[in-house]
Amino acid sequence: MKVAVLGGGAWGTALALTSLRGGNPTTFWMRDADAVRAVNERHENPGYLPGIALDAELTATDDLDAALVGAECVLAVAPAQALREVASRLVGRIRPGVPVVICAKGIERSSGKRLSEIIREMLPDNPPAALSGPSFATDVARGLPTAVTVAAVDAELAAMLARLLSAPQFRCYSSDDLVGVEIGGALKNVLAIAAGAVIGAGLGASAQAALVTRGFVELRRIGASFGARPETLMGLSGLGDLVLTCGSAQSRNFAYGLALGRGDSLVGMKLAEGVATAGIAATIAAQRGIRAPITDAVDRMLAGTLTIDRAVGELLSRPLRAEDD
Ligand SMILES: NC(=O)c1ccc[n+]([C@@H]2O[C@H](COP(=O)([O-])OP(=O)(O)OC[C@H]3O[C@@H](n4cnc5c(N)ncnc54)[C@H](O)[C@@H]3O)[C@@H](O)[C@H]2O)c1
Ligand SMILES: O=P(O)(O)OC[C@H](O)CO
Repeated sequence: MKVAVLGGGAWGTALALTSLRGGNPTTFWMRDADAVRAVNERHENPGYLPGIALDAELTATDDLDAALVGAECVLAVAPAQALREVASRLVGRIRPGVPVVICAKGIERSSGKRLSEIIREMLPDNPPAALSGPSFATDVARGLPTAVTVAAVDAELAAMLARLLSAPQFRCYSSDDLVGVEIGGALKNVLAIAAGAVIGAGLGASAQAALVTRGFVELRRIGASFGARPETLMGLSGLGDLVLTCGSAQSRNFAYGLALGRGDSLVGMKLAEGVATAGIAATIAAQRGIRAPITDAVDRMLAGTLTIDRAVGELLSRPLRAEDD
């Protein structure tokens, strides 16, 4: 099956490579003509994957129509807040029935919508799916092994997409819990910022572990309110990705938190999706009466209305309660 990968950043590049390595004819669309030339002529994407030599078979185009010719599966790999714009470009261009696999992780800030809701709204004839799990683009582009989950409401579609997108070093499990896979991926980014801030502020590894564990409780509570299944949140797209991003400065969200905790400048930092998702996640939790103090603290720290010292003070002085309450 022919796969079209839309989005020329780190993750789009890595997924275009895995699709090719999995044996699929693959087109790769990016909007930046200079980056297209760099991929096609020098086999690199210097803006997003500097220093990584790309497979010579990978070619890119900035012509969306050309990328979509014959496409039987589309991977949408722009940032979460840009998904609506990318979907709008597909209206009238993508063939009905072609699945759109969302590879971004986030919740739309302006509407509180899940990304699959945006696809359903903009492209009602194209079934949405989501690919999520522990996967740093640099690792995947280098051919290091990992496993992710591919979800769609239709279990058969999810299984077909998991077979299609698997490659020798890229193992895709399937799931019919689309909501669970989306929410796990979106919320882990907010918690990764919190984990980075804890380390940046010098609070130590014990605090980091306690925060990530209690953050996971919040992720499960918020996930449950969306109808996510607990076992999905315990899987690759929830716990798996949380472990990865809350424990490594290779994560851009963790690195953002690290800088926040250290009091460093945040100007010019790479994309950290949790920055856009924290506020809307905190709002959703508050609207639904869900206790989510870590998510709320991240939101206020990002807004500049709470210092990390005060956040720690607030979290530690909350009323004591049973752990499973
Ligand atoms: N990088 C990773 O390791 C990784 C892994 C898994 C998932 N993701 C997710 O994938 C998504 C994209 O991340 P990334 O790492 O590729 O980001 P990136 O910052 O490396 O690249 C973003 C790309 O999107 C393009 N873009 C931005 N707005 C656009 C628009 N309106 N239309 C078309 N293209 C647009 C940019 O030009 C750039 O090429 C994020 O949601 C991220 O959470 C990233
Ligand atoms: O670098 P981050 O924090 O965007 O994380 C990338 C992926 O989501 C890891 O699975």
